[in-house]
Amino acid sequence: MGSGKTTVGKILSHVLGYSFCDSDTLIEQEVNGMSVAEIFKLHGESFFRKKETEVLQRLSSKKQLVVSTGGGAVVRDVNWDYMQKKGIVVWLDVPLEALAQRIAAVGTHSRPLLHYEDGDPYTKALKRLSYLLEQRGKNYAKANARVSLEGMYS
Ligand SMILES: Nc1ncnc2c1ncn2[C@@H]1O[C@H](COP(=O)(O)OP(=O)(O)O)[C@@H](O)[C@H]1O
Ligand SMILES: O=C(O)C1=C[C@@H](OP(=O)(O)O)[C@@H](O)[C@H](O)C1
Repeated sequence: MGSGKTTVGKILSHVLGYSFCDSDTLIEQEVNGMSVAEIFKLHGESFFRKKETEVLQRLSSKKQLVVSTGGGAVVRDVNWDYMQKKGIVVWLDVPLEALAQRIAAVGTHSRPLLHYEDGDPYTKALKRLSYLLEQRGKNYAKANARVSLEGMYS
């Protein structure tokens, strides 16, 4: 969340002359234009994950496409089959403090997994992102390439 997948993905697609898509946006379109936050609230996370897998499956047959996935796409093994079928998976590994700063600047409203903690947006984001990284670190490490921004935010 907030690592720059959408921002960097759009630039990359432009440089490569590829199309770009954001899997969260496709999910929202499929669920009658509901936002990710509304989908989580109304249908729950497992419904969202099922839709995410369906979208990644559909995208897996496409060529010349840069996909910005949601940060949780790494948790389901089957998603890796789809993401790596024709694609190269790049992990944007940004220090948690920088992620929390970026998210705090725009607020946590659109990111439902950050609604659990108490405190100001920076503290909420930092706490939850630390927990998620502990849970997901091994999954992110399966990426074909890692771009680390360590040391760029001190
Ligand atoms: N390299 C960067 N340096 C500073 N801010 C960035 C960078 N990349 C993205 N951002 C900012 O961080 C926020 C989240 O970026 P976004 O591309 O939406 O991330 P993601 O798609 O991974 O959630 C946005 O406000 C964006 O402008
Ligand atoms: O990390 C996650 O589990 C999620 C990240 C979000 O996407 P971004 O990484 O684009 O914020 C979005 O898919 C959803 O809120 C769940």
